[in-house]
Amino acid sequence: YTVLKSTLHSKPYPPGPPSLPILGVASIHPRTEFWKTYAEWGRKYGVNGLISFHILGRRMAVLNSAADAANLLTKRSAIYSDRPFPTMAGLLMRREKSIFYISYNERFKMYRKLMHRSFNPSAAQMYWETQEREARILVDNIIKFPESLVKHLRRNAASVIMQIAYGYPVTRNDDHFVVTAEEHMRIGEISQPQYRLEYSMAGAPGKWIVDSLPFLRFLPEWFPAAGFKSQARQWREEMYSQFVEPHTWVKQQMAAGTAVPSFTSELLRSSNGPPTDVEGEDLILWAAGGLYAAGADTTVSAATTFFFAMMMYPAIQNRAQAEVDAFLAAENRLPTLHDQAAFPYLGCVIKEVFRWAPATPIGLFHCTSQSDTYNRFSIPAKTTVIANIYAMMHDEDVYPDPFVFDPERFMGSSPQADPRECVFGFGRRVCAGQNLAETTLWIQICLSLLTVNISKAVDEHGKTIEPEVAFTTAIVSHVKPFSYQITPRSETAISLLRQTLQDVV
Ligand code: HEM
Repeated sequence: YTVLKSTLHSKPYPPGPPSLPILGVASIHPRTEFWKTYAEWGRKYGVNGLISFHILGRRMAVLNSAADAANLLTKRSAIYSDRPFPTMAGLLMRREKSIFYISYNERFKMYRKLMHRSFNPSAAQMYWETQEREARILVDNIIKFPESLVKHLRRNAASVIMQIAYGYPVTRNDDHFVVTAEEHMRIGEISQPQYRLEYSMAGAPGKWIVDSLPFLRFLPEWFPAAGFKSQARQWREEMYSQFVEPHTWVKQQMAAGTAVPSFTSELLRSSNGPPTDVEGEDLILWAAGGLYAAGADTTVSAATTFFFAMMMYPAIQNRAQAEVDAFLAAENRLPTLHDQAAFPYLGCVIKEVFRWAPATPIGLFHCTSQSDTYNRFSIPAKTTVIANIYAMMHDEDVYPDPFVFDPERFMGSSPQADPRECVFGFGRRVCAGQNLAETTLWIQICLSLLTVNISKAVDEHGKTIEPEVAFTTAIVSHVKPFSYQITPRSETAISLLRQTLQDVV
C-alpha cells in the first residue's frame, strides 16, 4: 500500500534502507541502540542524513541533522507538533489528555501555558530551596552509602519532582506515590509502540494485536480474543488514580492550611490561573501528572552519566574539583544555585554530559498533522518524525572526536554548538522542564564534586576494572551498571554540609 502510494505521489518520500512490502524495515530494524543504525542509514542512504522508511505500513522520517530538525520541527511547528497515538497505549487506555500523547490543540496550549508560568527560569527559583536541600541530602547519602549511588540518585530525582509537582516530600524508598508512578511508567506513559522498550508494557510491539489490527478495538470486552480491552481498562483506571491521589493530597493539605507551594497548589490557589472549576482542575491534574514520568528518569540518566564520565576522565574531575574548591576557599560556604555564574568550567562539564550521552537519544516522537513537502520530498500526514538527538550530538562536523568527553569544546573564543539546543527537543514540544532539569543537576553535581571522588573499582588482585561504555535502549537511555569506588574528600565541605543538614532538621 505504501509503495503504491509512493509511486502515485508526484514527489518521492525521503530515501531510506531497502524495504519489504508490508513489513517495511521490520526485519532489519535492530532491537538495541537503533539511533546508531539510524545515523548509519542516514550516512548511507540519506540526503544530509534525512531518511524515511516504513514499519508495517507506518511511515517514519528520521532527522539525523540539527539543521533538518530546526527547519521542520521548529520552523514548521504548525505541522510537526502532534504525537503518534498508538491504539493500545493511547486510544484504548484513553491517554489523549496525557501531555506526552495530546495533539497540538487548545488543551495542549493550556498545559504549556501552566508549565511555562511555573517553570520559566525566573518563576522556577521558587523551587531552588527544595533542589538545594535535596542535593545536600543526596550527597550526604552518597558519602554514607556509596555502594548505592544510583539508588540515591533515583530517590533524589523522585523527591525533587514530587515536591515541585505536589509539595510532597518523599522520605522512604517504598513511598506509595513513587512506587505507583514508577509502575505506571513501566506500563507505558512514554512508550513508543514501534519498539521493544523497557517502559512499555502497553506499547511493546507485537504484544497487542490491536496495534496491528486497530479495528479489533470494536470487539466487546467479553469476546474471547479481546483480553486487551479489559487490560487497557484496568491500566487506564490505575494510571488515572496515580494522577488523582497526589492531587487530592494537595487539596487536603490546602484545606488544612499546611500545603507548601508547588505547581499544583499554586495553580489551584492562583486567581489568574485557570478557573478551578471541574474543567480547570482536570487541566492541572493532567499537567502535574505527567511531570514524574518526564522528569525523574531523565534527570537520573544525566546524573549517572556525570558520575560515569568523571570516573572515566579523572583529569576532568580534578579540574572541575579545583574550581569548586577555589570557591569554597574564598567563600567558606557551600555553593547554592545563586552561584552558578561563578563556575564556568562546571557549566561546560554539564553541557558535555548532555552531549556525550544524551538522556533521550531519539527524543519523543513527533507526528505530522498534515502532509508537507521538504526540499524535493514528500512527508505525508501522520508520519512519525524522529529527531535523532544522538546522531546530532555525535556529528563529527559539529563536534570533532565526538566520542571523547571534553568540556573544553565549549570554552574559548569559538565554542562548539550548545547541546542544549538539541537535547531538550524541538519546537512547540520542546522539554517543558529544561530549566528545572538544569538546576537540579547543577546543584547535585557541584556538591558531589566538592565532597566525593569517584574512580574505577579495583578487583581483589588490585587490578583496575575497566568499565564498558554501554547504554540501555529505551526512550530514556542509561549508562549500564558499572563498578566504581567513591571516597569522601574535603573535610571542610563535608562538615559544612552536615551543619546545614542539621539546621534543616
Ligand atoms: C536531563 C533531563 C531532561 C531531558 C534530557 C529532557 C528531554 C526532553 C525531551 C527530548 C523532550 C521531548 C521534546 C520533543 O518532543 O521535541 C521532553 C519533553 C518533556 N519534558 Fe523533558 N527532559 C528532561 C527533564 C525534564 C524535567 C525535570 C521535566 C519536568 C519537571 C520535564 C518535562 C517535560 C515535559 C512535560 C515534556 C513533554 C512536552 C510536550 O510533549 O509538549 N523534562 N523532555
